[in-house]
Amino acid sequence: MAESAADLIEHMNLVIDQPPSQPLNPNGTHRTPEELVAKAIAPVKREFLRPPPSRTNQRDTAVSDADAKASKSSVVAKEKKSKRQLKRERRQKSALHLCPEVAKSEDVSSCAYGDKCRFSHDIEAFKAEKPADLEGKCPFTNGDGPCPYGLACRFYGTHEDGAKGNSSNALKKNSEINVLNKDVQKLLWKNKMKFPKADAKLKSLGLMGPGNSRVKKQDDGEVDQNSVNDSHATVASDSADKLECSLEVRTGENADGIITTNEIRPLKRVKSIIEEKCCSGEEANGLSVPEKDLENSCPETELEVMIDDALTETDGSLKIHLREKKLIDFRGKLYLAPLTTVGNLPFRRVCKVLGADVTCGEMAMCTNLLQGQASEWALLRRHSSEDLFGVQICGAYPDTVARTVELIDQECNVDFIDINMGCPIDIVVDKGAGSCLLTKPMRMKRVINAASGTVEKPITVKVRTGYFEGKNRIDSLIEDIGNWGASAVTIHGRSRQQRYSKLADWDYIYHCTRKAPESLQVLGNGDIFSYTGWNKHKSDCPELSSCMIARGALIKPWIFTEIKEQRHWDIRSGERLDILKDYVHFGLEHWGSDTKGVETTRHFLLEWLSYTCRYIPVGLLDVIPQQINWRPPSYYGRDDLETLMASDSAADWIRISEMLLGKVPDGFTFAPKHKSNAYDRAENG
Ligand SMILES: Cc1cc2nc3c(=O)[nH]c(=O)nc-3n(C[C@H](O)[C@H](O)[C@H](O)COP(=O)(O)O)c2cc1C
Repeated sequence: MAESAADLIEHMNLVIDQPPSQPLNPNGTHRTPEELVAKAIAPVKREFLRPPPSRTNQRDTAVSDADAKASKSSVVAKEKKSKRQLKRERRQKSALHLCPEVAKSEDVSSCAYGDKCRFSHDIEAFKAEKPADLEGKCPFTNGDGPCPYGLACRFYGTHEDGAKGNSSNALKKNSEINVLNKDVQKLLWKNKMKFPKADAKLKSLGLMGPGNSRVKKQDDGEVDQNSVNDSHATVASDSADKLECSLEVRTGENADGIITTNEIRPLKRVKSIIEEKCCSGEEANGLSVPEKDLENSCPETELEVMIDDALTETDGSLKIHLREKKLIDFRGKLYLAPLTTVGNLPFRRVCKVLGADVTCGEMAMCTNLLQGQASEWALLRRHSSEDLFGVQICGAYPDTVARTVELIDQECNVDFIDINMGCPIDIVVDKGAGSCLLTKPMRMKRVINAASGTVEKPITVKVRTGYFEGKNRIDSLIEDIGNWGASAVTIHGRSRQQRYSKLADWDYIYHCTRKAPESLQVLGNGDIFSYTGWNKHKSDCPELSSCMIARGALIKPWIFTEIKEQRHWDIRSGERLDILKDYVHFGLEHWGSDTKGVETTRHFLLEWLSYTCRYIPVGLLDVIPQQINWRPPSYYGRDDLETLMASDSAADWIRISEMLLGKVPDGFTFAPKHKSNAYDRAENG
């Protein structure tokens, strides 16, 4: 397809963060592996070490080679296009924008819109301009029917003669479920959806009643901007590349989320106003607040501390309800953590192949789901191989969360619904969701009560140890979390304030686990990177149901195989490339085999490669297993591909992507979202 690894190696870009060198001891001797480990430097065998490369500052943003040559400055992040600009571009009829119906059937008359279609119907012009096919086979060739992308498929040459699609197989991704029904979406758009179960539950909990709406509805449908109380930065795989603000029109509600009216929907016009604000960058001033203010906005108030005493009271109906809950057994199961952006469906398929038992969708915001946003609903998709699958939602108030779980229960096929109460992202916390709930136990109780009382499906929650560093909270809440109706809780052993700055506090996780009631399954989470790490937690605290693995799976998805087979796998670069090939295949199936699908697959592959480069092959280490917090020195692999895979330069990740998906388009740029190499960055959990 593209250049070989050996060709590529010559052009390898050099890492920008100066990797730690392995300097000599003051007496001139080399540091021992133990001394390196003590300093959290990976003890790479001396024969593989290479001199630290000179900096070219290309890690955080890389541009394609062609572009780099054309432009004097090698690292220029292109300005993001506004939504309106993108829409306008989409509308322009270019020969390359062939109508999907026509592409599928290769028959101009197949499009019901005829001349009014916003896409081109000129098959010959499309053929003349279409870029050359990519190497490899169409991902749909072994499927049930013809390729749904037809002429637009970048592997068109491998289609069987005469195998043309038609509208009946329009979306033939039949191995994926949880696609939002169009009628339901329209009801959500029009705010006409009914939530009988959620509303009944909210009523029975005294969280809903007649009263005054805080929302001042104006004649033209505008709402008081003060009532806008939710927004979020979407960085998820199916809605990536946009800072999307959603709003939730709160109804009359007291500080703990008691609703006084059931009028909740946002109005479209207001939404678009807010979105424009976001796109124009105003959101930076208006919606997100500096961290200092944020912490003031989420204080552990005296009132709430007093309220803590009342938390243990549980009503009888809840206990009956808990007995009726469907059970899910996490014991000993390998759980791939929810991972925004990178934990997309193709990645989860890769992990399933490599041994993951439980998978979970990327975090979806309740307000966006309730508004019927297609990009948010895409986060709930499930592949047929995901046999124990949950979705993760994030919301601030009992009504929003209860209605969302009712909707998901009705429209999707999932085994459990997880509520993210650990998300540290400012824009989420600022709106009272995610880890902000850790400072508001009364609201936490109501959210869990309302959600678990609305559906029979197990409700699980994911938390951090607490909000502030040094003020762990979960041990005082763990009993209640079970009584409130959660079937399981995952504890990420860090506080919100701490982010990833220190290792996870497993002693605290064990302490909480031992305090949990029997009915509540507890899963530990943090820094697991080998089968021995997994074994240790299981044997140190047999009361743990299981553990969840996040970055360990991103950096080496074969960790699931290692745990199942109880070995350190000295995987070779060729085998790693095969895993990437699988991902690309799954990506093309999921995002499409046309040019758009290929480039979306590339984008998410690159996001993932920003993690995989942190893997240090077993055979190169003096001490095994690698620990997640070790900083690697600069080193050579055992072959060119292994060396390339160790590079933390985005330009080198682009080269790997070109080995799998062909040349990047002109003007291509890439900057990783999560900047995984910064070892202390915040992520969603
Ligand atoms: C890229 C990335 C995305 C994440 N997205 C989510 C998410 O959507 N929901 C969530 O609960 N946690 C999310 N997390 C947090 C992880 O699930 C996990 O709690 C955390 O990384 C600690 O586990 P680890 O030490 O095994 O990585 C994310 C973490 C990373 C690195």
